[in-house]
Amino acid sequence: MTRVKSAPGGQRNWSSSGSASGRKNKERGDGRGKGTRAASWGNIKEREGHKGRQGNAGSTRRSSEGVPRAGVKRSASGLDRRKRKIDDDSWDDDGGGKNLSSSKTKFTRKTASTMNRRKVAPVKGDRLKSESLYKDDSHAGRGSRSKVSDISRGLKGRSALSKNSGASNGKKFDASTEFRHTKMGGAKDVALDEEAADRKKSDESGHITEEEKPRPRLTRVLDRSGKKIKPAKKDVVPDAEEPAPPKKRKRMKLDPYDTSNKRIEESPPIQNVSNAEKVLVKSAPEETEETEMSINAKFRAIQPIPSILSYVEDNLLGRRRLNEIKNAGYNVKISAPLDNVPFSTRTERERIEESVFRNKLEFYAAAKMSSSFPPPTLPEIAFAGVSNVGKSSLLNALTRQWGIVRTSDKPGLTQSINFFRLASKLSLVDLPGYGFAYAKEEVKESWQELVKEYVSTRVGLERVCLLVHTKRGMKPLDYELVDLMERHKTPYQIVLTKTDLVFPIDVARRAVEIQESLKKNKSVVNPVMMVSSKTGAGIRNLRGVLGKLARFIKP
Ligand SMILES: Nc1nc2c(ncn2[C@@H]2O[C@H](COP(=O)(O)OP(=O)(O)OP(=O)(O)O)[C@@H](O)[C@H]2O)c(=O)[nH]1
Ligand SMILES: [Mg+2]
Repeated sequence: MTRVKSAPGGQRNWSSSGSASGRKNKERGDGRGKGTRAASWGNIKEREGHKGRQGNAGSTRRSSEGVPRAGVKRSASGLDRRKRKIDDDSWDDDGGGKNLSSSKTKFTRKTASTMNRRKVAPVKGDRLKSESLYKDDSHAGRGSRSKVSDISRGLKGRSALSKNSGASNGKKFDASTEFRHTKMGGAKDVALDEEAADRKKSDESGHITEEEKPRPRLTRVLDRSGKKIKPAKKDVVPDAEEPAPPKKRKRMKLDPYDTSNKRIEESPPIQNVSNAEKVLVKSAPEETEETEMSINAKFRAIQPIPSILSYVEDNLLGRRRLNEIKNAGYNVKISAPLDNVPFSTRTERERIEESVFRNKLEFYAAAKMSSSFPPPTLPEIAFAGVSNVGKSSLLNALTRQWGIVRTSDKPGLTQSINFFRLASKLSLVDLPGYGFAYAKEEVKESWQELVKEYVSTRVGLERVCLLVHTKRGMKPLDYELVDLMERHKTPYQIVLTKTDLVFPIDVARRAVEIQESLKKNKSVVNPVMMVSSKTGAGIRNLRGVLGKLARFIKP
């Protein structure tokens, strides 16, 4: 019965705080219990008073070491079991929950139960025997604290103190543990048997065993420690290798024109069929690249004619720095600054021709089919070319009337033939583009057909300005249109656009290249014109060329 009673008491102790311990003593209504509690509080006071010297654990330890034998004797010679238990309580309350690690708590708990059982032993010799067992037990890492409580019975206040105080208390406790270790022998098996028996009894009685009760506490301690450990995840798996940080891939900058590139040679050897297939798949686009490279290499091999090169330089065609344009005397603050000539060396006739483009640009007709074409009353100049080449922009640049003709960076904006007039002198026709555009295939084909019909049948068509992107050159569809115009003897002139996107030398190269490719054509009008609607380079010259087509004499 005594054992059964001691178990719940132990439970309460383990799960309770210091105040709970006090409550338990009250319940007992035991004078001794009260006295012990008073001593315990007194010890707390003492602890508070000793806060400053908590670090002096060593000396405290020694003083307690001097006592044990006497303490043991006293304990063995009949100290009340309950008093002993209270001593244990004073250990357990704080030490278990606050200062001790989970393992220590467990040890203490087990010892308490074991000790209580032992205390019941009626024979004196037995008691001594049981004490030696504790020693062994504690040596095995079990029941050590209850041993200490026996030993330090005379110093139980200090035992409580060592448990209740802060960080240094932990130190003290450790020291006492050391002390136990020196005393203990090896009756571990006996203690274990007793524990097992005890556990069985508790299970049978349907009570929560002493070992089961503290589990939440253990978990809590673990949780708390878990929180602390949380950031250092590698502590959980100390042996696991740290994942290597992702290596930064070194990106090689390849010159697309450098045919001597050895990367292909450095590719890994073919190991199996699937790999070979992969290599083959990879090599396919490289071949295409190589073809393109050879086209570019061919282009770079073009030697520009000096006259064209000097024309490019004089008109500041090609990509230029703002300072260069500034130093040449142009006002860079206005749009298309190169079209705003600071001084004029033109003749009177040239100025009159150019002045045609000073007239107001008026939209007067749009056609999506040949039957919708307006009557040919004015000389017409049409602007043809692939989508997005800059046809509509050029119209605006020539007239310096920005916004009359709609433009967009999205290919396929102009979808019908739009007719504009400059007074009664000239008609400018904006054609829909061909090639890539954001439109359905059949729609694009219809545009192309319309353009073909216009350039081949339109009466009064004085010239078709075939606009070519300076960077990209002429496309097959351009050549197709050229052939058509050749067949119908429609005069056409090549106009290189967006010259500001390439180097001056490449502007000259492109002009030479196209001139060469069309030199056998009869309807082509030379020279190749070069413009930039953005910077205004070459616009004035184009005006001069096209202005000659205007009607100056009233019909
Ligand atoms: N850098 C530069 N951009 C230009 C030049 N001319 C036109 N652009 C731009 O090129 C884009 C297309 O211009 P558009 O005039 O609409 O071309 P488009 O040939 O009429 O196009 P579609 O009507 O779709 O056939 C626009 O974003 C223009 O701003 C130029 O000389 N230099
Ligand atoms: Mg357009």
